Amino acid sequence: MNLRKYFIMGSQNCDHSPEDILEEAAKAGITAFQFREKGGGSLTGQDKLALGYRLRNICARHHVLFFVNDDIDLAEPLEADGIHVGQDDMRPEKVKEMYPNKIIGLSVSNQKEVENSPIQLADYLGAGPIFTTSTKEDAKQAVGTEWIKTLKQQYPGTPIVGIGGITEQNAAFVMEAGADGVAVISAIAGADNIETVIRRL
Ligand SMILES: Cc1ncc(COP(=O)(O)OP(=O)(O)O)c(N)n1
Ligand SMILES: Cc1nc(C(=O)O)sc1CCOP(=O)(O)O
Ligand SMILES: [Mg+2]
Repeated sequence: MNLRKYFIMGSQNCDHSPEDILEEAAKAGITAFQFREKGGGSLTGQDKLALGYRLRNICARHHVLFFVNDDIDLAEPLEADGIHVGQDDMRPEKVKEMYPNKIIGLSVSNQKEVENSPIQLADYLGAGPIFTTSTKEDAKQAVGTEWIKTLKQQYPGTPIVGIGGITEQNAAFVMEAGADGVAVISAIAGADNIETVIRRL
C-alpha cells in the first residue's frame, strides 16, 4: 500500500473538470486518491455516484489506490480499495464487519481520539490537521508535525499520512517527522501546474 502522495478531491474543490484534474494528477504520480464529495456545492445522489465511477476508472487505468470518504455505501458499487472514516463517521469495527477485505483509514487528531479508537483495525492513520487549513469546514486546530512523531512512537507499524495545510513547501517537514505520506486537497486541486507540485511533494 503506497500512500506517499495521497490526493483527496471532490467536485467542490475544482475550478474545472474533476476528471481532468485527476487524470493529470494520476499521470504525474499520485499513489492514492480519495473521493471526498462533501461540503458546499458538492454533488449528491446519482450525480455523486456517476462522478465517482468516472474518477474510479481513472484510478484503475493508472494503478492508483482508490478510497471513498465517509459514504461507505459507495465502496461496493465503486469497487473501492478502501474507505476513510473519521471520529464522527461509521466506527471502524462496523466498517470491518461490512468490508473485511478493504483497506480502512482512520483520522486521529489527538490522544483522546486515539484512546477511543480501535487503532488495531486501521490499516493507516490520517493525522491532522498538521497545519492550518481552510479547505475543511469543520477542521480542528492545527496540531503540528509533533503529532506525527507522537503517533509513530506509539504505533511504529501503522502507516501514517499527514493531512491539513500541506504544500510543496512544507511537505518535507511532515515526512521528516516520520509520516509515510502526505494527503492534500488544495495543493493539487488548486495548482497552476499539477505535475510540478506532485513532483515536489
Ligand atoms: C487521509 C485522510 N485523513 C483524514 C481525513 C479526515 O477525515 P474526517 O475527520 O472524517 O473528515 P472528513 O474528511 O470526512 O471531512 C481524511 N478525509 N483523509
Ligand atoms: C479533509 C481534511 N481532513 C483534515 C484533518 O485534519 O483530518 S484537514 C482536511 C483538509 C485538507 O485540505 P488541504 O490539503 O487543502 O489543507
Ligand atoms: Mg469523515
